[in-house]
Amino acid sequence: MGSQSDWETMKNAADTLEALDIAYEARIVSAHRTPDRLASFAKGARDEGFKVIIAGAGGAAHLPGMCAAMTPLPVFGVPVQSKALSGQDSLLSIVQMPAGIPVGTLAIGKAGAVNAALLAAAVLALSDEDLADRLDDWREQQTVSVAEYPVDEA
Ligand SMILES: Nc1c(C(=O)O)ncn1[C@@H]1O[C@H](COP(=O)(O)O)[C@@H](O)[C@H]1O
Repeated sequence: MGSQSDWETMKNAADTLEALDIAYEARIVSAHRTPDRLASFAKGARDEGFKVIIAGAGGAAHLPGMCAAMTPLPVFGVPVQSKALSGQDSLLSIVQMPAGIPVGTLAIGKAGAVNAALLAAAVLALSDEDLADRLDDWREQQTVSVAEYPVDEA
């Protein structure tokens, strides 16, 4: 993620990966503020053993695209909700990549962070049957947790 301030949002991705028992690392890397850290992370990620990168950033969110430019790994971008423009800026700066360097862009905020983790899980599950089973279980639990009828909330 681009900043410590993104962690509140991106922790939802981390929690979802943990629920699926997927190993991950959470790092603060910024295309703007720590460009050398970004270059060394993104260029070395595949050799370090990473399989998928989830990049969350807000505002002028160049991190996911710059990360994708420097690694062949799949990159999923999470637009973090910004104060000034409610995340519209984050979304548009992540989603409109030029043809040739893709970033799989998720929804703004918490839902995007959770779904980035689930999408990463689905990619990893293509070559991991145990994970595919865990993902099936996760979805089943989600389904049974949805009540059919609403209740009055206090
Ligand atoms: N969009 C980027 C990048 C980047 O794209 O490299 N680096 C930091 N940021 C974003 O700046 C916002 C405000 O950061 P601060 O709260 O640290 O001022 C964060 O949402 C971060 O993702």
